[in-house]
Amino acid sequence: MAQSKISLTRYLVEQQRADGLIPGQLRLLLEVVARACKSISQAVNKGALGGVLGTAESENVQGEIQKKLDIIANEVLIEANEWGGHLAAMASEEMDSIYVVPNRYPQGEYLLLFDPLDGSSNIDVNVSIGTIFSVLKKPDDTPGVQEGDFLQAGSKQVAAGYCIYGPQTTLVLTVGAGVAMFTLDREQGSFMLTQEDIQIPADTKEFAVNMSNMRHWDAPVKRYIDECLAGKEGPRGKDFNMRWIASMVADVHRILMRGGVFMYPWDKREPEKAGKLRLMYEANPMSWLVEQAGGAATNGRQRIMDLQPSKLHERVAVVLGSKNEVERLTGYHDPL
Ligand SMILES: O=P(O)(O)OC[C@H]1O[C@](O)(COP(=O)(O)O)[C@@H](O)[C@@H]1O
Ligand SMILES: [Mg+2]
Ligand SMILES: [Mg+2]
Repeated sequence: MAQSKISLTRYLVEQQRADGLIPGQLRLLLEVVARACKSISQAVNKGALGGVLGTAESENVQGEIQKKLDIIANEVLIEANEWGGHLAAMASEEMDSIYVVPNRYPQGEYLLLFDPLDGSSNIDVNVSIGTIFSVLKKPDDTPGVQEGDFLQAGSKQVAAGYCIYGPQTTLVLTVGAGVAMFTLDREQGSFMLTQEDIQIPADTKEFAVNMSNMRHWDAPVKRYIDECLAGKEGPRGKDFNMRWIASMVADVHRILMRGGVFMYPWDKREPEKAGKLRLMYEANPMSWLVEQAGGAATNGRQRIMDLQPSKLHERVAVVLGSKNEVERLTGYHDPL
């Protein structure tokens, strides 16, 4: 655990200087995202006092009823980022199509994708929620910005992270050189480095899945969970614990802190959908963080970050976390 007082700004400047890992524009972009998260954190903290709880009278492109905080968080991220000069466009769970930076502002070379508020069903019950983000570089061969510019595999990300609004507000980030964690010091108003080089243990005795969907799962997922549930007497020879927070951000944060395997597999409820979670602004950034921490992330058959997206709001099955468990469950599926 890092004890020295290193702010996110200093950390990013050092990363930029050390080996040119972060170009200046990307550093500024990440600072703006962090500032936006700070302001979302304040709104979350006010809760009922700030009038931010409850449902808005609208649906997003995925047909989900939006919460007031989904909309507030989306607006905060757009307003904070649109004028800074580092972005060409943004995409969000809460917007049907991409948001191109208006031409009254300087244009940058990056594309920012986000799930402004992850775990919306937990907002009104005071359980941890978060913001997930992913940064890509705009391909330079095309004039202007099109949705197609966003359709890049997760392996092309140049930065990814999340901010969790829980008992502490914590920002977790990768730029491709390990995973670092920053905790918001509310008195100073700054994110301070609290852990570097986070590592997920390769083995675990904890899984996270919504068990109420068990009857809808495919055979390999059912087999894996049945074997975990069989405990010491079963083929795994050990007892497993289960956690399901229903905020991906909080479940992944736990896995980064102490290991575990998280899954939201394909199921028979809506067979035409590959899964529930969204590839570009949920699965890809979380997969990169997990891989950077020594874990693995697949859709049951393929590495998530190798998948070529075909649309902005594409869904995907997700298995991520402790490497040996992800490999075991992936191995239970027939290869493609
Ligand atoms: O309610 P379920 O089906 O268990 O789904 C929970 C999952 O849905 C999500 O809430 C989806 O995120 P949003 O709140 O951003 O739509 C994940 O964070 C979480 O893992
Ligand atoms: Mg989400
Ligand atoms: Mg969301």
